[in-house]
Amino acid sequence: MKVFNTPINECIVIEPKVFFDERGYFFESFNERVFEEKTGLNVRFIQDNQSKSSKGVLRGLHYQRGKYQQAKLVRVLQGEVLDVVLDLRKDSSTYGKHFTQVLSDENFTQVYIPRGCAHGFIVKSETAIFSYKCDNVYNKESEGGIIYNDPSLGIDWEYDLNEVIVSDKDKDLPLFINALPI
Ligand SMILES: Cc1cn([C@H]2C[C@H](O)[C@@H](COP(=O)(O)OP(=O)(O)O[C@H]3O[C@@H](C)C(=O)[C@@H](O)[C@H]3O)O2)c(=O)[nH]c1=O
Repeated sequence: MKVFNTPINECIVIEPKVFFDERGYFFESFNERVFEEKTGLNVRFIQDNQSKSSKGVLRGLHYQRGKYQQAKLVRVLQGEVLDVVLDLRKDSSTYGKHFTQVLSDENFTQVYIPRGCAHGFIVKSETAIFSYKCDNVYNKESEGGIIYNDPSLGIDWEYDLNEVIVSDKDKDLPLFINALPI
C-alpha cells in the first residue's frame, strides 16, 4: 500500500497493493494495522456505506457537524467517479481549498477524508458503486452541505453541469460563504 499527501492537510490518497493472477485479483481494501503504520493516523471506522449511482449523478458536497463530524475512507467498487474534498477547517492552512481525484474499479485508489472536510463525487461511467468507511455514525440533524456549483469554489467537475443529476436536498444547499460551521 502506498500513501500520498494531497493539497489538503491530512487528506491522503491511498493506493493498495493489488495481486493479479489468472483468476483475477486480490487486495486488502482495509487493514487497520497497515493503515495506521503507513498514514500515522489512529482512526476507528465504525460504519460502512455503499451507494449506486447512474452516469451524471452528483452527490455532495456533504459533511456532518459538531460531535457527529466524520472522517471517511472512500473508494469505488464499480465504475469511475471524480471525487472532491473541500477543507472547511478554519484553523487549517488549506481552508477553502479543494482537491479532486479519479476513483475507479481500475485504479483501486482510495481517499482518506479528515473530519472537517466536505465531500462529493460525480459519476463518469454508466453506473458507479461507491463505498466508504466512516469514523462516526450518521446523524441527520448534524448534516451540513455546500452547493456543488458555487462559483467561489471553482470546482472543475469535468462534466457538463447542465446535465448533472442532483437530489432535491443537494439543489438547495447554501453557498460556501453561508455554510453551517463544522
Ligand atoms: C449518509 C446516510 C444516509 N442515510 C439515509 C438518509 C436518506 O434517507 C438516504 C439517502 O441519503 P443521502 O441523500 O444523504 O445520500 P448521499 O447523497 O449519498 O449522501 C452521502 O453523500 C456522500 C457524498 C458523502 O460524503 C456521504 O457522507 C453522504 O453524505 O439514506 C442513512 O440512513 N445513513 C447514512 O449514513
